[in-house]
Formats: sequence, C-alpha cells, structure tokens
Amino acid sequence: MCGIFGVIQAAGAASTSTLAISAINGLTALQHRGTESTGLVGSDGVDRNHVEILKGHGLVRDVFNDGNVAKFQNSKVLIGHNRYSTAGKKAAINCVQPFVVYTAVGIVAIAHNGELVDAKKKREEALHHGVGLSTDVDSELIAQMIAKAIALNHKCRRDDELGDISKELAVTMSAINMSYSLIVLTFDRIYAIRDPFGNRPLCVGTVYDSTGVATSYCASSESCALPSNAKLDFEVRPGEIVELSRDGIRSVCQMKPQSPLAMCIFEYVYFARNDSVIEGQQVQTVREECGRTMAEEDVIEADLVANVPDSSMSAAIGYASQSGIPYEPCLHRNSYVGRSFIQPNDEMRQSSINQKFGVLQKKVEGKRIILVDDSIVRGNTMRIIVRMLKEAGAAQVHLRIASPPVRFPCFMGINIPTRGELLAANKSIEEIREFVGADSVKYLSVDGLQKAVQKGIERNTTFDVGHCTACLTGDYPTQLEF
Ligand SMILES: O=P(O)(O)OC[C@H]1O[C@H](OP(=O)(O)OP(=O)(O)O)[C@H](O)[C@@H]1O
Ligand SMILES: NC(=O)CC[C@H](N)C(=O)O
Ligand code: SF4
Ligand SMILES: [Mg+2]
Repeated sequence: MCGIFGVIQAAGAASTSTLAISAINGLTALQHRGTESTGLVGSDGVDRNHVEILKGHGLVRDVFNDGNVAKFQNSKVLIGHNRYSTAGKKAAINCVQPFVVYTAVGIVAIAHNGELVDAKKKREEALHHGVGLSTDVDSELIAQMIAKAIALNHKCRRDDELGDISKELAVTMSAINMSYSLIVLTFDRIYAIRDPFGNRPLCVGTVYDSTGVATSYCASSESCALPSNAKLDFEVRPGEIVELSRDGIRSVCQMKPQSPLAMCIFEYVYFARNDSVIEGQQVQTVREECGRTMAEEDVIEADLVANVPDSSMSAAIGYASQSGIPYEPCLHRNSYVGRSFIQPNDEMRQSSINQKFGVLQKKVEGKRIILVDDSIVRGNTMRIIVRMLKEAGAAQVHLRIASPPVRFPCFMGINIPTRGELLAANKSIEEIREFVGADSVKYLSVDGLQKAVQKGIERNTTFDVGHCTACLTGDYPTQLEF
C-alpha cells in the first residue's frame, strides 16, 4: 500500500504557513496505508537546487512536531509518504520515502505507492549503465530513471521551463511495468501518475477559502485525505500523468490507453478507508454490498452477527441486514493500537493483535455468533479472536469472510511475497476451521466479490472496468519477471 500526498500553493494565495500542516494532516489521514516510516519534502517554488526534508521511523505524529515542521514555513510545494515496505530494508533510514535526487534540471523527489514487478531486471539494467543506487528499494530506481531521462533530454529544454519534466516522466513511466501510483515534486510543480493498469488509487482535489477562491491543489492516495474545504476534482485515470502547478490541475497525457485494467481488489476489501471514494463509489458502500452478497450466498442460523474491528464492520452490517440476524458488536478494539496486518513482521503483527481486542463478555455468553471479517490472510487475527470468544463463553463461532481465500502471493504493493505465509495456500477450508478453532468457515466467492465491487461503478466510454484478483485466483495482470 503506502500512502502518498502532495500539495502546492495556488497562485495568489496568501500565506504558506498552513501548507505543511495540510501535508501532515493528509499523511495522518493516510496513516492506515503505512505505519513504518514517514517523510515530507518541501520546495519554496523558486530555488530548484534546494528542498527541505524531514523523515523518520514511526507514525506521522511521532516524526513531525511544531518545532521541526517550522523548517517548511516557506515551502510552497510539498510531497509526503507513509511507508508499508514491500521491497528493500525495512528498518533502514535511507529507505524512507520520498526519494530525493539531484538532476540536470534541479531536485526531483518521488513518493511511490506500489511495487515494480520488473524491479530486478530494471535494477540490473540501471547498474550496468553506470547508475549508482544507494538502496535496494524499487522506488529509488524510479527516481534514478527519471534523472537519467532528464539528462538525456537536457539539450532540448528551454531554460524557463526547468520544472516541467512531463516528457521525461512519460518516457520513463511508460517503460516501467506495474505497479505504481506516484507523486513527483520538482521545484515548482507536482505530478500525479498512475500506472496504466490503475493498480493503486490516486486522486486530485482543489482547496478553497471561504470566498470560493482556490488556495491550493492536492494529490492523494485516497480522497479521505483531502482537506475538509477541498473538492475532489477527479481520480487520476489509469496511465494518466496529471500536473499540479500554481495555476491549477491539468491532465498532461495518457500512457498506454489500451492496457487491461487491474485495480487492486484488496483496496476495497481491506486497505482503503471507508470514507474514501474509489472508482466513483464510496468504499464503505462496497463493503456493505460484500456482506449482503455473502449472506445471499450462504446463511446459517445464529443469535447475532458480530465483526472483527475495524475494517469488517460494513460487511457485517451488510450481512446482518440481508440475513435478518441482528448486528451486535462483541469485541472492543483499543484505538491506540494500529492495524496489525501492515506491521513489518509476524512478531509485531501478533503482539499488536494480542493488545488490540477485548471481549464484551455479556454479549457473547451462550450465543451462536456469526463472526465477520474482511479477510483471513496469515490467520493471525482469527486464531486469537476465536479463542477469546470461546473462552468468554460463546456457544458457537461461525466465521464468514467477506473476501475469497488468499492463496497466491502479491508482487504489486502488498507484503505477502510467498505462498508459505498464506493460510489458505496451505490448508483446506476444513483445516482452516480446525486451525482457528471455529465451528464453521465460509468465504465470499470470487464472483460475488467482483459483482459487489463493480455494481456501483459508472461505466463510461473511455475506460473499461477491471480488477486485479491475483492473490485470490492466481491470475496475474502482467507477466512476472524475477
Ligand atoms: O489473517 P491475518 O493475517 O491476521 O490478516 C487479516 C486481518 O488483518 C486485517 O486487520 P488489521 O488489524 O490489520 O486492520 P483493521 O483494524 O483495519 O481491521 C484484516 O482486516 C483482518 O482482520
Ligand atoms: N507498499 C508500497 O507501496 C511500498 C512502496 C515501495 N515498494 C517500498 O517498499 O517502499
Ligand atoms: S494480488 Fe491481490 S493484493 Fe496484490 S494487487 Fe492483486 S488484488 Fe491487490
Ligand atoms: Mg481487521
């Protein structure tokens, strides 16, 4: 996943002092996409060879404070990144994004969400062409490839347009396969770019003051991170390069328009925030539909429907409304403990699950519970929760999972690179039931998930609709090169 955010001050807007705060607020709103590290890069819009940089490990609130944010007081163009690592050394400080490189036209910084399926090959090519890399993160490669494209095109440039690297971006990014949503900073503008498969989300919006005048323009992984006084202008289209400058937002070009679409279906299942709009639909609505579809596919007699907080609440509500069985929360979630799945290792995932939940015993005692979760991936969560519910006196616990079994690795931005770690890749449904200690286990079908996700998408004539389901079906949207 990873969360990426960028903001640029509009022409004529009064002060920059709140711009860094907007960027930090944006990153905070995207915290659910990555909690390992965060970083912010800011340019004053004039000096092409200087940026302010602040990076660190941990949450946005751990890294930024009133004191250290003051360094961005003159910044008029900022981009930031929250990391959930899929490549490179997780703990190394030089792997924290955004990546910043000096190029022939000045500094360029990039914030990348996704994972490059052909990173190994591209890395070898770069190294053999004398490009030095300082990390083993795929995202750094993008920064270096952009720098190289800028160098190759340097003689054709006009001196008054040094911040405009749209041509170099088009050349570089169309040569890279998937997966990327990218926010790029030059000294006086921002680019928001989505890979031609549209694998990761990305949107742009305009912030207005109380008189309706535009004060800044934003690019964000998800619409939930746009400030409350912003309007979502549009979701960046698959393969589109969008430029945000002090004069507004404009679409630069469309790369590879014929590519099949492969928006990550797991953004709907788990990653994205309920209040975000993806492909024109609110994520929460889709999750509720997944729950309803699951109840249409299978209903069992029970006293109540509960869920594993947080992400599965909408699916549980959908299941309850379709089945007529009342929804009753059975678990308290400690809101000071973050998401467990996006922790960088199993020890941290398990410790986070152990700290996170408390059982509402009176709701549970003697009850036949349908327990809904959005997914079972490694099985860490369910193993712990079912035991807790049984120990609290639940008569039966029936698991209903609002996505199909995850059986195949992901190489496009989610840290599940091996089949060995996936519960459903190694066990039958009956073995999973036994492993987690439940009375029954049923999953939403692939067809049911796809229908629920695609039901509310408005078709238009320019773009088709298509989702990656590779971790569920083994059907990868592109040739994998290792
Ligand atoms: O089978 P596992 O490997 O445990 O992974 C699946 C679980 O992890 C996620 O929850 P998480 O706690 O990360 O986030 P949430 O609070 O948004 O549900 C997801 O919602 C499932 O509950
Ligand atoms: N999950 C992501 O989007 C990861 C981005 C990048 N591949 C990294 O590891 O930093
Ligand atoms: S393999 Fe799964 S998690 Fe990865 S991009 Fe495809 S749907 Fe998303
Ligand atoms: Mg969960």
